Amino acid sequence: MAITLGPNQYGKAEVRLVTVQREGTVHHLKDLTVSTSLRGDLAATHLTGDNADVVATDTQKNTVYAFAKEAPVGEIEDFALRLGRHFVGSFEHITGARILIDEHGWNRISGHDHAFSQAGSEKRTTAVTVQGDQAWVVSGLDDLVVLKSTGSEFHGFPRDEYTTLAETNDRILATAVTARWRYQGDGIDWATSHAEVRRILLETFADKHSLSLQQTLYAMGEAVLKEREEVAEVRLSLPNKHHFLVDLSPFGLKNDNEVFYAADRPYGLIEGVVLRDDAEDAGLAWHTLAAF
Ligand SMILES: O=c1[nH]c(=O)c2[nH]c(=O)[nH]c2[nH]1
Repeated sequence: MAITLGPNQYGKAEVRLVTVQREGTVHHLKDLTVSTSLRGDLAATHLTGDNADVVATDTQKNTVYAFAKEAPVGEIEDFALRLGRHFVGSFEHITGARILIDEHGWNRISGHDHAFSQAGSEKRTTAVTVQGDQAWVVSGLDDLVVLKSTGSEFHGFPRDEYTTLAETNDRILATAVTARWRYQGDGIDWATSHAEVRRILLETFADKHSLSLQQTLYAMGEAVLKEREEVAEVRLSLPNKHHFLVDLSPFGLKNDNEVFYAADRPYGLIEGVVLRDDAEDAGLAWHTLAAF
């Protein structure tokens, strides 16, 4: 029996980085969580403990902070590309890098130069994979919580001896959107693209009369691909944040779709990929070592 080392990567996870950029008295804040993973010819350290080719994860962390000082962080996609290309370009045995960045939003407190309030749970994300001189960018957002109080139905599903769910022509539809979209082409304006994709996701969720969350998922992805040619593929994960009608009949009251119980679990989880048939090849864009 032969035993061999399989795919591996290593790096520093969740480096917390906050930068303050000063423009006179007006400050600009960036709040990022950066994770670096390096790949390459790393058999020696695994097999013998020879660390000659191991760029320490501590060095990776320091590089994140030093890069944030040496030039403005800018858009997270650009920062991730800079970091990834640096590691691959600087160390002979490092042939690939995967840089994940989450951006936590802060809103300026109205009229204040240097005071902010946290925007909420939503995060802007990017995952950049560099391999040799190639690079792939997958951006997205996490935890964009949305709800519509009508314009959603769910009926026509099979009924068996275990089915209790009532059919409905008018329900609350709520979800926390996790979206990932894969970019294709060059010269992408990351900030504009992100803002536009987010706008399209929100508008489609609001406008599309929904017969299922699955139908809404497809419509959201389709709308992004129709309007944004720089996007090759959209992946969505939509937890169905159920709002159940409360039975008020024990109190002699009728519930005219007004009083709901917002359940937090279990929840339906609707996930899917929407893609163009002429999209550029995905390459290593989605490539993770999701072993655990
Ligand atoms: O939009 C929905 N899709 C489902 O698959 C489902 N299943 C369920 O119980 N409620 C819903 N709603």
